[in-house]
Amino acid sequence: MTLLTWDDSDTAEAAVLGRTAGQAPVIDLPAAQQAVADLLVALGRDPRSAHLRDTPRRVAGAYAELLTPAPFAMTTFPNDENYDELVLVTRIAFSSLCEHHLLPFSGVAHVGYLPGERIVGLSKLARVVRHFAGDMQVQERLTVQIADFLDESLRPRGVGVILDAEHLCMSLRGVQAVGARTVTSRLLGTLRDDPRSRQEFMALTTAASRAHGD
Ligand SMILES: Nc1nc2c(ncn2[C@@H]2O[C@H](COP(=O)(O)OP(=O)(O)OP(=O)(O)O)[C@@H](O)[C@H]2O)c(=O)[nH]1
Ligand SMILES: [Zn+2]
Repeated sequence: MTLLTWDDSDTAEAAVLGRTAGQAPVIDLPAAQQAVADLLVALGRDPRSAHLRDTPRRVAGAYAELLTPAPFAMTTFPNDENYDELVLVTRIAFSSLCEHHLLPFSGVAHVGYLPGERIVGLSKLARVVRHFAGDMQVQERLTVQIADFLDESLRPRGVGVILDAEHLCMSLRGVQAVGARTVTSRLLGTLRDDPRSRQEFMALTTAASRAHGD
């Protein structure tokens, strides 16, 4: 479904993360609009009324937008200074769609890595989060996809990803656990295996969360 490409050569500076027409889920906008109109009817509403006339178009368009992340280049640079400590971007805001109820779950991501031969443009860490969030997801898969993509494209010594999110399907409806947060993580390489690195990553992400009352 998602195309992940990068150039492994020493001179590579950018890898493109996007979706090809052949692999992306096909979004049939007219069919989606009709389905929303049918849903309105099934919910006892009149989609021809002045208030709801444009709702099928809007809803179909909104889903298409939420499920079509923009491609971007995964720009990397040589790590000429051999920077070997943690690079960590905390509190990257994201929203995704829970695949069970098609309701949003949203929160923050903490993404870090221990550089190897290359470092990555910092904004790209947030773009990777946004990219994989632009799909129907469960939080566990989203966490793994972000970490594994960084591991494969950057070949760092370690990767750490923590997602902390609220699921509207759990707070607005159903169990109505308002304010409940779901925390998922994936640690790879040295960040998983070396206790000092792991503890530093956990301490810094916890501090970032506490500072903002997450
Ligand atoms: N593991 C996981 N579960 C999720 C995620 N998002 C939503 N869910 C859960 O998916 C489950 C779907 O369970 P079902 O029993 O089929 O659905 P339901 O009858 O609407 O369940 P309730 O939400 O308990 O009312 C629920 O427990 C949701 O909380 C996610 O990202 N990861
Ligand atoms: Zn859900």
